Amino acid sequence: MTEYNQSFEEEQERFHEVKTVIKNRLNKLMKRVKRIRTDVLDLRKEFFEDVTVNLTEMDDAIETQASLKQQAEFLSERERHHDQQDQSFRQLTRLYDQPYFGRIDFKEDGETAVDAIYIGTSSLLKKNEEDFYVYDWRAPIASMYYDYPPGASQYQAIDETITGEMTLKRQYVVKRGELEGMFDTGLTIGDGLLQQVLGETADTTMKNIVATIQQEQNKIIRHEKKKDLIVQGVAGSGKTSAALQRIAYLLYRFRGELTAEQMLLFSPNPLFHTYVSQVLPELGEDQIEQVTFYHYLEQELGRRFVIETPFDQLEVLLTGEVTESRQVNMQYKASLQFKEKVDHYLEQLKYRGLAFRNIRFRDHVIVSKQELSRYFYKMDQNESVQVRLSQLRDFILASLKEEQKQLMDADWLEDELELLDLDDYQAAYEQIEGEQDTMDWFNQTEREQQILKLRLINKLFKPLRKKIKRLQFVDTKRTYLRLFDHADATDEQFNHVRLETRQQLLDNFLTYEDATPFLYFEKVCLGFDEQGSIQHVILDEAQDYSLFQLAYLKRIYPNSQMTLLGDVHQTLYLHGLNDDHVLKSLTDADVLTLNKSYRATEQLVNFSKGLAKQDAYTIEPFVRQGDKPNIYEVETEQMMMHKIYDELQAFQAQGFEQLAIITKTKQEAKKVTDWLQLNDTQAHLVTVETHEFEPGIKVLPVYLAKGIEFDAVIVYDVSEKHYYNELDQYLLYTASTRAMHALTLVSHQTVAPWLKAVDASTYQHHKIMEIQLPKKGDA
Ligand SMILES: Nc1ncnc2c1ncn2[C@@H]1O[C@H](COP(=O)(O)OP(=O)(O)OP(=O)(O)O)[C@@H](O)[C@H]1O
Repeated sequence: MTEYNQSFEEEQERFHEVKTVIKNRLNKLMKRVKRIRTDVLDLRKEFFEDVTVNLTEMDDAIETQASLKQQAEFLSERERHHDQQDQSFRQLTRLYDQPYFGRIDFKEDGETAVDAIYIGTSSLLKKNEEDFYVYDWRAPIASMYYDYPPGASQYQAIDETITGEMTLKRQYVVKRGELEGMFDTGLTIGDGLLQQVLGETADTTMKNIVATIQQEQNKIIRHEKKKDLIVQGVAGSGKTSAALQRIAYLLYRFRGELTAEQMLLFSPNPLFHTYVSQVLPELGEDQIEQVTFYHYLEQELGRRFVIETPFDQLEVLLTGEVTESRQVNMQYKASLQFKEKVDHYLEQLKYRGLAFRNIRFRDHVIVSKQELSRYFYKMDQNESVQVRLSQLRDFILASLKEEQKQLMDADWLEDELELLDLDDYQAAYEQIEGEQDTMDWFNQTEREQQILKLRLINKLFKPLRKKIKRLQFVDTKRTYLRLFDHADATDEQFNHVRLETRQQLLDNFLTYEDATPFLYFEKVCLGFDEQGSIQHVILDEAQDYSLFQLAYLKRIYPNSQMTLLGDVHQTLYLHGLNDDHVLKSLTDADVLTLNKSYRATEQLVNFSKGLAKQDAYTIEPFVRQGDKPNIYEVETEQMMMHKIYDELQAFQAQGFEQLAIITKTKQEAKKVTDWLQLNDTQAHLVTVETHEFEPGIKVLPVYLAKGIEFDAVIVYDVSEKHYYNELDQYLLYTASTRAMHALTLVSHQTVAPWLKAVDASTYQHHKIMEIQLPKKGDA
C-alpha cells in the first residue's frame, strides 16, 4: 500500500467517524426539535382558543388578558428556543454533507505535540466541549490555512501571536457527502482544488469560496482595522466573493457586537441580489439587507418626484441620444465641485433664502409663508438653521393649538361629528363617566359634545401636525430651485445646465445625477437623519458611484465602516469613480488590490486584458486552459444573427448551460431575443425588472450583466459603428469578462478600434463573406 493510499484510508475512517457523530447529534436534535414544535403548535392553539372566550364579562376579560400575556411570553420563549435548535439543526445538516474541506497540522513553538486542525464551514466540538472535530474557517487558528504554505507559520490569537510550524496542509474533495480525494498542497491553497472548482460550469447563484480562499483575498476578508477598506480588483478576481465571505467573517468575529441587521450591501442591480443570495445562508449566517442605490433614492424621494433610473441614464449615453448639456450635467452634478456649491448655498440659508409653505387648514391660512420667513430670519443668526427650524416648528404647533381652540365654536363642527367612529364615542363616554360626580345631567350632555368636538378637531388636525413635526412647512424644492435662479460668472458648467435643472425640478422630475444632490441638500437643510444603527456598509461596483454619492453615503452612515469594491476598468458611467486619488480624499481607507483573475481561462484573460485601459492595474490570469476567443466579422446583420445562432448551438454541444448574449442597449437585447425566439431558440430577455436568474440562454444589456458570470458569452455587434468612444472600451471589457470558459464576439463589418488594438495572437479572427442561409423566421 502506498503512503498516499494509507493516509487516504485513515482520512476516510476519520471522515466517517465525524459523519457518524454528526448523524447521532442530528437524530437527537431532530427529536428535540419535533417535541418543541409540537409544544409550540399546542400552545398556539390554546392561545387562540382563549382569545375567543371570556371576553364578555369585564372581570373575566381582565383575567383572560393576564393569562394571555403570560402564555404569549411563554410561547415566544418556546419559539425562540425552537429557532435556535432549528438553526443548529441546519448547521449540522450542512456539516453532514461536507464536515470539513481542509486540514493543517501545526506544532506550536515550545510544544511537542502536533495538532491536526480540520477546517470546515462551522465548528464541531467534541463531547468534552474543549477539543474540536472541526474548526470554523473563521477561527483564528484557521487563518494559517489561507496565509501560509507548510513551514514556519503563525496566527493572531486574541491577545498574542502564536508561532510554530505547519507540517502538513491538505485539501479534501468531497462530493455528495463522500470523501473522494485529497491534495497535499504547497505554496498556494491547492491549485489542484482551485483548478477543479474553477473548471466547473456556472450556476444560477454564486457559490461560497471558503475552501479555496487565496492569500490576498484572505487579507480582505479578515481586514479588521477600524478604517474603511477600498478593494481595487480586476474583473473576476473575487471582489464580490471576498466581500460576502468578509460579511460572514465579521459576523463571526464580532458576534454579540455586530448583527446582520447592522450591515448593508449596496448592489448594482436586482438580478445581482438573487445571484448572491445563497452565499451567506450556505455559510450559516443570516442574510443582510441588500439595496440598489436607485431603490434607496426611490424610497426617499419617489413619492414626490419621478426619478430616472441609472440604467435609463446609461441608455441615453449608449444610444447616442445624449446632448452636450446632458453630458455636462452628468459629470458636474456628480462632482465634489457641485457639492461645494450646494454646501455654500446651504450656508447662505442662515441669512436668507429659505422658502416656506403656508400653514393652512382647509381654506384658512393659519400662518402665512411670509410670516414664517419673517419669524425665522428674526431668530438669532448664530443659531444653526436646524435649531431655528425646530423653534419655528414649536411656534407653528402652538399656533395650531390656538386655532383649534377657536374652531371649537365653529358651526360646521357639529355637522361633522359623524366622522368620529365608535372608539371616539366610547372614549368620550369613559371620560364623562370619570367626571360624572362633578356635574349634573345637563352639563354632562354639553360636556360630551365638547369632548367629541375636541376629539374631532384633534383628528382633523392630526395629518397637519404630523407634517409640521416632519418640518414639511419648509419648501425644500422651492428653496433648492432658488440656487438655480441666477447665473454664476465663475462657473461655466453651472450656467450650462442651470435652466434645464430648474425646469426639470418644476416638472417634479429628477435625472439620476440630480437625485443625490437634491436629497443631500434636503437632508442637510432639515437636519440629517443619520442612520446610526448601520455599522458596516459594503459598496459593490463602487466605481459606478459618483463622488457626490459617496460623500452622501459617508454622511448618512457616520458610524459605519465601509468596504468599497471596485474595478477601474469596468467604469460604465460618465461620473465613474475611477480615480483612486480623489477617492482617497473622501475616505481615510486602506487600499488592497487583487490582480489575479479567477473567473476566466488564461486565454480569455489574456484577450480581455488587451481591452483594459493600459495605464491601469495589471491583470494576471489564473492558469486554467481553454480556447482562444473568436471574433467573427461578417458582412450583413442577418449573417451576424446566424453566426450567433450557430455559436449558441456549438456552446450547447460542448455542455455549457449558462449562456449569455451581451448587447450594448436594451433595444438590441430585445431585438436579439425576438430573432432567436422566431428561430425556435428559447432565450430569456433580462430587463431591469428581472429578479430571478433563469437557466439557459439569456440576452441582456451589459450594464445588467455587471457582477454576474456565464459559461459562455457572445458579445453582440462589436463593430466600429457601435463601440467607438472611451466609455465603449469599458463596456467591451466588462462584457468580455463575464465569460468563464468561452467567448465569441460578433461584428457587423469592421471591428471597433479597441479590438484592433488587442494583441492579435490572443484571439482567432474570422472574416466571413458568406454564411449558410436561410434559417426559419427570417424576414
Ligand atoms: N478563491 C477562490 N476560490 C474559488 N473560486 C473563486 C475564488 N476567487 C474567485 N473565485 C471565482 O471567480 C469568479 C469571480 O468572482 P467574483 O464574481 O467574486 O469576482 P469579481 O471581482 O467580483 O468580478 P467582477 O468585478 O468581474 O464582477 C466566481 O466564480 C468566483 O466563485
